[in-house]
Amino acid sequence: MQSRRRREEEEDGRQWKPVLPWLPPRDLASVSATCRSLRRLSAAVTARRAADASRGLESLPIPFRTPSPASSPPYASFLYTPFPVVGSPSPPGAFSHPWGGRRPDEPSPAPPSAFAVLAAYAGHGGCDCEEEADGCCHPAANCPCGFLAAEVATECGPACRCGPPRCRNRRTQGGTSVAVEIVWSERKGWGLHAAEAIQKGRFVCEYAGEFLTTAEARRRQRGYDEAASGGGGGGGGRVSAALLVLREHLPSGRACLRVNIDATAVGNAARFINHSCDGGNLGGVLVRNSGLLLPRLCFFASRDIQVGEELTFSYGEAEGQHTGRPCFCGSPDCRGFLPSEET
Ligand SMILES: C[S@@+](CC[C@H](N)C(=O)[O-])C[C@H]1O[C@@H](n2cnc3c(N)ncnc32)[C@H](O)[C@@H]1O
Repeated sequence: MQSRRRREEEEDGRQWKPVLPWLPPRDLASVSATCRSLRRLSAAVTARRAADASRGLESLPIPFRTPSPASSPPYASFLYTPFPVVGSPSPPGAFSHPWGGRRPDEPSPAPPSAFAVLAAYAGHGGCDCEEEADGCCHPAANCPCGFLAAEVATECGPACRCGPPRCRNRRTQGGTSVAVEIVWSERKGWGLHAAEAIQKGRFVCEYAGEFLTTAEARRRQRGYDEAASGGGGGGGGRVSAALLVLREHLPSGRACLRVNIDATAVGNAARFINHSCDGGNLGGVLVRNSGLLLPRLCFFASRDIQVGEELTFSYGEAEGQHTGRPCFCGSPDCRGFLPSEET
């Protein structure tokens, strides 16, 4: 089978052939030198991106591993953010821009909306705990922010008097906390794997991406579905959408807060976590920081995890609808198809 590099070289060659015979030798030499420099530069950029998906934004590098470089891409293109950001409406055709760039003819993004301001600043007041030498705000010290139930937790945040690094009630706020790597597989594409043993209960990473309004999430989902089926602006082919919808039942029990996080074009390592029908080895906890309205989805190890094991969670309810796309989770409980979440 022809390797990808060979195909690219042939394509390069086809573009140059009609021009090269007409160039005088000096220009030819200069074109050749430029091509060599560009090739070296592109190899260096590829190597840097493949060595660390987070580009230095996490405390540990997150490398891409491709068991068979000829048949797998060297890395996946997206903008890395260790923390959630507030997304803005994307222009039509944005799905063809994995790096989030705009074509010159595309309109500029809208200014921050009321939604953005709410997401950032609403919420209840924080704590007045005094910082001490050995830290503060541990739940044992009765910090009013410290609360942890099965699937919901609160942590200190921007509304609190304390701050990192002393505060001990911010354990999910330091970015991805364990060594992980992004590994290619033919059937599932990229997946996140443990590069160290992880003890049950340890915080692994949060699902960082763009917080979206429901209208924008629905609009983007339609675009991703179209692109995945070969139409729309994505040009068809492989589209790995990573748009998650969370529903938080508020304490009154009468209302439900819906949170849309899209990590497709802007996200962190969690965007590579694949689905497993048996629930996987990660459990999601909704963590709210005092002073912020929107909760964050944080993943904790739901059992001890060995080095090299793939990290997975369940994308949807077992009894819910499915997408019709095959699931390759390999668990004995596999339902055969990826679950579908109504967006
Ligand atoms: C959030 S992305 C996960 C990362 C993705 N594998 C990639 O290469 O970017 C979700 C997509 O991964 C693929 N995927 C996740 N879990 C899978 C599974 N169990 N079987 C097959 N494909 C899976 C599907 O294409 C899905 O739409």
